[in-house]
Amino acid sequence: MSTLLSLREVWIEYGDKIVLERVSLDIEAGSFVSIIGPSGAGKSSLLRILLGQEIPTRGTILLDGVPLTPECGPDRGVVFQRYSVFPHLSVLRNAVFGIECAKAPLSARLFGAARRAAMDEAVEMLNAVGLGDSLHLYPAQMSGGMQQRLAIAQALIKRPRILLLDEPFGALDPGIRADMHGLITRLWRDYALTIVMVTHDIHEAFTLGTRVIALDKRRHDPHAPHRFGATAVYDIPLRNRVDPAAVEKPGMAINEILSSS
Ligand SMILES: Nc1ncnc2c1ncn2[C@@H]1O[C@H](COP(=O)(O)OP(=O)(O)OP(=O)(O)O)[C@@H](O)[C@H]1O
Repeated sequence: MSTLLSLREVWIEYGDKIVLERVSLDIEAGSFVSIIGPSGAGKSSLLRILLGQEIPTRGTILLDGVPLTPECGPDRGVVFQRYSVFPHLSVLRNAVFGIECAKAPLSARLFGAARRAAMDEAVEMLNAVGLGDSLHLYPAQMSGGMQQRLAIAQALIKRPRILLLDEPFGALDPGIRADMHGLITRLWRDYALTIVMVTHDIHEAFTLGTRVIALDKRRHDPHAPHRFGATAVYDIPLRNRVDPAAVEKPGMAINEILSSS
């Protein structure tokens, strides 16, 4: 596999608060990287710089060996924990809107054959996430899991190579979460995606990921908690990835997971 994203000595600082320090990582094309770490370790900040929403204070991020552009390009899609769908648009219109924004950035409207092609594309993607029977529902009429399926469809409709997931299943019930694990695994394979997912759920991290990276501080100054930032303290490649549908042991202890990976 080839390196798709490279982080070189990346630092993120907000004022005098150092959030991340010296993060150097190579992320291979086609990998599924789970990012774990304590609250405040900088996991979401890391995703924001990969998305291009923020630029690192120091260091470089390369995409295909070229410095990342400081805006969110079509090669990257993102799904957040809270549903980011438009409440006043139907499922189909939500998905079509994503294509319209990509293809007609000024007016966000397509007409004629271009609109029909966008509709076909949207229906195909909505079928892929299991919303083919819900095209005309509005978000308020859907469950949390369905709304997250729509958010995933919106992110994938621009056919990104990289999908960034920020606790995408954190607000869902365990049963729905298991369904979503199956869905994201299938989409990762079918669309040849590279996925970077932040999660607080260690079981999810090890079940879905081909690699788990733990962010935490190596150094602490009790008198100045923001003096040192977090970095990648563990970087665990997982050769034997588990089929999410086959996993029935939520809440496994980390040492059990580590010894079984
Ligand atoms: N724009 C900002 N300005 C100042 N501080 C910020 C900003 N964004 C994030 N921070 C701080 O950076 C630190 C890391 O935040 P971040 O959200 O990346 O952590 P996290 O690991 O994702 O946390 P959680 O697991 O609780 O979501 C926190 O202390 C947060 O308050």
